[in-house]
Amino acid sequence: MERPGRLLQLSELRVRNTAYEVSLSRSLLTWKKRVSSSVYHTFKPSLCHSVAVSEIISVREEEENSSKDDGSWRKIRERQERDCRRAFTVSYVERGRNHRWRCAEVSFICPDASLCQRWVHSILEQLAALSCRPKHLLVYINPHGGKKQGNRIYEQKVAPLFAQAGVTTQVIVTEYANHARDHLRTDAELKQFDGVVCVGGDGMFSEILHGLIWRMQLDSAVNPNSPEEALQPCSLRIGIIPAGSTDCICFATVGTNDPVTSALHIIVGDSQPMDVCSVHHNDSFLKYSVSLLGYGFFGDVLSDSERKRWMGPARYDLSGLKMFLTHHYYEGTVSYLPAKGIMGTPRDSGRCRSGCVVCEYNGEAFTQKGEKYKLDESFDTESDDEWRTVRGKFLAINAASMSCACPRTPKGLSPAAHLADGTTDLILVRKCSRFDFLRHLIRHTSKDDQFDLAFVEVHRVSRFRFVPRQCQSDSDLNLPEAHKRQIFGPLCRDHPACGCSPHYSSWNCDGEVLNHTAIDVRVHCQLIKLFARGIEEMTVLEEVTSPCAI
Ligand SMILES: CCCCCCCCCCCCC/C=C/[C@@H](O)[C@H](COP(=O)(O)O)NC(C)=O
Ligand SMILES: Nc1ncnc2c1ncn2[C@@H]1O[C@H](COP(=O)(O)OP(=O)(O)O)[C@@H](O)[C@H]1O
Ligand SMILES: [Ca+2]
Repeated sequence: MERPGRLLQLSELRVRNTAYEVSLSRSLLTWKKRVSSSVYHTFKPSLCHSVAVSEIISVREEEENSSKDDGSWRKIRERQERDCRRAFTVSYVERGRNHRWRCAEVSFICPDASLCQRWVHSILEQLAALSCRPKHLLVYINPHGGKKQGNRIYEQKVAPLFAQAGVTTQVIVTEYANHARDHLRTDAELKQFDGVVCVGGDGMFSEILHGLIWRMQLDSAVNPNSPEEALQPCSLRIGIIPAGSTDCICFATVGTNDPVTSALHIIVGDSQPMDVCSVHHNDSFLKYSVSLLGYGFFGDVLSDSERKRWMGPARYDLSGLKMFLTHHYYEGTVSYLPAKGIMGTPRDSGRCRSGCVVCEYNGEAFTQKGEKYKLDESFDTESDDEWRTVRGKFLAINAASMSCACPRTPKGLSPAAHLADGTTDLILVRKCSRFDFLRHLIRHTSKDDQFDLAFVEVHRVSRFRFVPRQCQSDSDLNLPEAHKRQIFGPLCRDHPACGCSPHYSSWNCDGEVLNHTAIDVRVHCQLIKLFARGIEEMTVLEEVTSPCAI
């Protein structure tokens, strides 16, 4: 944490009826209880509190009560009003359990009105100097996500905090799927905003992601179709207010799915860079992904659950059970380019946390690689002999660009994956017995290593391709709709007893079904930024929150 530095204000003020020595520096607001006894040369820790200026939400002078009462009550009221006028209240971030943040308040009573105003002015001046804080936000609400609480969550829990912090908004409640994506792509006047807020689940986040990245490429004349093209990073940060079913992107970047915590991360102007995978098919762009690209098990769970949307988040449990029992495997070829010159492996015990050094190191390595590539056209980062190929029958092929931690699996699909290291963890689960697959699945929820099984392999990669077996000759699966329905849907439902597997699964791309199975995926290091800071370690927690040690 920054050292307190030069004091901007130092006064003796009261908190309720107790005298405190209150000080303000550029980085800290501190209040210490006055202890007159000569025994204490220092303040007892429990009597000293401090809050980082960067975590102050707002400061306000207490409002006067315009009372029309008279008689004996009048005097009392006048006295109260005088006190009020001399008090100011600071709202700040308070850390709770499990990474939850709350807005706490403390009121300081000043001996005179001018001192009170000086304090308020000084704090406001420090807050205004925090250039990372957003002032004007574009908010999209999906009213149908998760348990259909998007509107209520925003109005009751988030809007009042934004108003209190002086953050203004333009709110759009979406009327149909892809409304937010299309609005961002073409209509939104992005220049006036400091960020975009998404109220919904992973699917809704995906809309915002697509709208913003697409717009950015159009504005900077980059061809988004070619996987070889380096994409233009997005300048606007994205905030996620969780109101969906899985909310894995919020959980993995904040540590909890809680609307108030997310709103506070937005207000304080946090910034978390994030990798984005672009998914292509034969040189045409399909989709972007930041969390999970899953073929086989997770693809099937998603496509099955789409028909059960009416059930809300529970649809995933039912479809999960059904797909586990169905036990389909799929044949195909996976080729991948192992990530080179990076720090970290998918089997590390270390985790991606706030201020992650692995992300910082790899982020810089990728930036330098990009520049080197530009300077020297012949610089070959991806020569053919570096590609590796795995052929076989798979129950699941998952690419996790981040841990994909969510309440269903708090450690995630790839616990050691990083948010911003320019790589994705490619997890191959080969055909095995139902019992073994269950062992693998259950390990997602326990301390045991889900990769430590003979039929599972995991590789940290910067690119990968998949081709299902049936179309390996022409490496194309752009089938007419009727044909596709025949392949994807009814095959085995029509022959429940035949025991055969359908030839194709579909890809689950951050909770959206992809309509191609043969894909080419490239990771773009730190292409976007979120209003988040990664999951905080407990040690950071102890340092930042009061009480303070002197
Ligand atoms: C028997 C024990 C089983 C434990 C299995 C653990 C698997 C946990 C599944 C985690 C999935 C994390 C990846 C997140 C995917 C989301 O993008 C997607 C869509 O989420 P949304 O509905 O938009 O919030 N959700 C699913 C389940 O595919
Ligand atoms: N107004 C709307 N009506 C119907 N669907 C919408 C609307 N707005 C967004 N969507 C779509 O709803 C889907 C699911 O939204 P999401 O917020 O991720 O909830 P969930 O987590 O429950 O899937 C997304 O694919 C999104 O494109
Ligand atoms: Ca990553």
